[in-house]
Amino acid sequence: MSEFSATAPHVRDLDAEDSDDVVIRVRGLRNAFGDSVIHDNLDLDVRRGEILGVVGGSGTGKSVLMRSIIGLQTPTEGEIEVFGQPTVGRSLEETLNIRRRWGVLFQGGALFSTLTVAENVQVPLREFYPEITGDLLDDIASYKVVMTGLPPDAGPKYPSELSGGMKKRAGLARALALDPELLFLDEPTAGLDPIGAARFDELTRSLTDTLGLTVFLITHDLDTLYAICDRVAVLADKKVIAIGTIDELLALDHEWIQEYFNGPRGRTAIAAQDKIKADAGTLAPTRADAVDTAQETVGVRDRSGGNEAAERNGIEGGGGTVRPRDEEAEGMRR
Ligand SMILES: Nc1ncnc2c1ncn2[C@@H]1O[C@H](COP(=O)(O)OP(=O)(O)OP(=O)(O)O)[C@@H](O)[C@H]1O
Repeated sequence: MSEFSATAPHVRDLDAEDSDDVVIRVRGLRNAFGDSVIHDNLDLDVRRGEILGVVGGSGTGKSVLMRSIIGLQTPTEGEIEVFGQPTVGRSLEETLNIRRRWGVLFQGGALFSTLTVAENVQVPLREFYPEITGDLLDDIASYKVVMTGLPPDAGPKYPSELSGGMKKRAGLARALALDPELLFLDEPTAGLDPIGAARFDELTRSLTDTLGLTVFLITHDLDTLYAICDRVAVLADKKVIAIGTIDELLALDHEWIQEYFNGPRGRTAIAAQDKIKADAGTLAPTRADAVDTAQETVGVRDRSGGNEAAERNGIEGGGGTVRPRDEEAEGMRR
């Protein structure tokens, strides 16, 4: 298989995108830490209403890209527009009207450990809408908690009292606090067991469709990519080397893309999805069975791609402890 050159065309021509349909536009992005260049001349468009999966090897800069878009990382060069407005070089105050239109679920949830779930959900409400107080604040928080599938009695609980899956949902409830149009999810299923991951995927898809969201979703989870992503952007060589549907990406003659989507784990994910479609039942209870069946089919037992990343980030599955990055939790206040 031939090497994919850095100048290989994207699946779609970015300049042909209709600007009204583009929620995030990144052009010529460069990020460097000292001598270490993470992104160089990176371009990306995220279309309105899509779930865009963002994949790439470990350390290719997926999280740094997300942090650049949401203003937690100042790029060395390049332009970023969100909702048609430039964000690079503008103060937090200047971007207030943009920031209140998005929500972020950081890796591990990044919940404030000293606040209850309901209080965590109220953090962005208090920041952006200080006029909302009392019962209304409580009612909105309760509604968001239930919306993400948590039981109503989860509101008064502290993060340490929640399972891994519940923490993700609590983080999602906070990300949805401001009724965002745009949602950033950084490895939302990392550390979850297959059933929990499938349920979270199903929740993401149904909220996206119901609320008309646009979703920027970083993941290592092939099942998530196949199950809910409309398109996938591939990060390599410091840029987005390709973007398109999985079928479109599979048509590309690129070693990493072929190995990633068409390797044993990719085929496992395809087989799992095929079984789900064949069962035509509910997604959540069947996916784990399907994964097992598919793994036996292709002789693979390990689907730990996401979990390796989770372990590096201090996330444990099930009832384990999630230790948010303080900076990211603090980012919720900005
Ligand atoms: N604040 C920082 N200072 C220095 N280097 C950083 C900083 N943030 C990220 N990096 C480096 O940038 C690179 C990309 O990091 P990033 O977290 O974006 O990778 P990633 O693609 O999300 O990886 P993973 O899939 O493992 O989560 C890594 O080499 C990381 O060490």
